[in-house]
Amino acid sequence: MTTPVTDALPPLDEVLSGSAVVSVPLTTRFRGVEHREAVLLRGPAGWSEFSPFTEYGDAEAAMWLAAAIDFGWRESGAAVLRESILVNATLPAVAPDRIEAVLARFDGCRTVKIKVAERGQTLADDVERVRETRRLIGAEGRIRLDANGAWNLDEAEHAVRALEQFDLEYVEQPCASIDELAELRRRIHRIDVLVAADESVRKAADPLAVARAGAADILVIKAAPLGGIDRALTIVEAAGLPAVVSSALDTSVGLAMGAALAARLPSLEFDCGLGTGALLGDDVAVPPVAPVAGAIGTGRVEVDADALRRLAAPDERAQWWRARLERCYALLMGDAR
Ligand SMILES: O=C(O)CCC(=O)c1ccccc1C(=O)O
Ligand SMILES: [Mg+2]
Repeated sequence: MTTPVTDALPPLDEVLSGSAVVSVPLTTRFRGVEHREAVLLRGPAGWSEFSPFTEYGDAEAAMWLAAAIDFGWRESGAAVLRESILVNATLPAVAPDRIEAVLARFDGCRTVKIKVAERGQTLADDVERVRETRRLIGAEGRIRLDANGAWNLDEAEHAVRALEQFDLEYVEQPCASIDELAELRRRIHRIDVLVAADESVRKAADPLAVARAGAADILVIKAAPLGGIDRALTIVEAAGLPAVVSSALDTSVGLAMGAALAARLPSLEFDCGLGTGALLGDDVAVPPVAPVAGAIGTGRVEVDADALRRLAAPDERAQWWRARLERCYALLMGDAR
């Protein structure tokens, strides 16, 4: 599959002019970090965001740059089909006594995605977290789980059997590999729990392999790692599976890219993981992209100059991000040749 935009990259100095590196505090520790760093880019189509996780190598991060340039420098040709997107609350692997306070940040969300299989915790911790969430949201609420591939096959089967009593919408990336996901689906097909693939889409050399292998019921789709909105739309269409658009814990600018993708999906059956603005302790846009009555809008956002000053990353981090962006840009230029 080819990467769009590489045949028409804007010059590097244009990409960097007007850019800002920010460090946004999180209210709740997530993926082991307390601040989310991002480069905001100002393109002719609007604000965009480049924020691959810091541990990613340049080849993987280059896809995020392709997506960022795509969103900032051109408008998707696909039709906008909806003006607001229902989103889920995202619950980090917190202790039961903190769940209520985290969920209170997600105004009106009827669906909760619960992080499970956290390193250093046990299945008993997951059971208590899911039990308390179900108690708080009541029978009408929807619960999905995300294990980020941390269970092996037997652990996943055991965990799904222990947790299905709480009525699960689906379990996201229960195991790391496509083969394990396929085998888990066979093992649990009698209990009505669906399997969603996330890392098996966004970190795979071939994002369609998981669908082809029949290893998932649902695809979790993130615009940035998949190289942008149009490429993500192509992947969903080719996969022929229901899709859930999700964030990478982006700022409001990255969330707006996710919302722009969700707005263009021909079919959207599940609430999207784009409510994570509620986990940020501050944001770059006024108003921020955060759930109101369980939904977010799908338009572009304006970045606030005061917020850019307030959230400016330390010099050394800003230099690190600009150097990384330049290396990724060089990779994309190489691809185009
Ligand atoms: O889908 C959501 O509810 C929010 C996004 C999310 O969980 C996430 C955020 C950052 C990195 C990885 C993930 C993930 O889905 O695994
Ligand atoms: Mg996930």
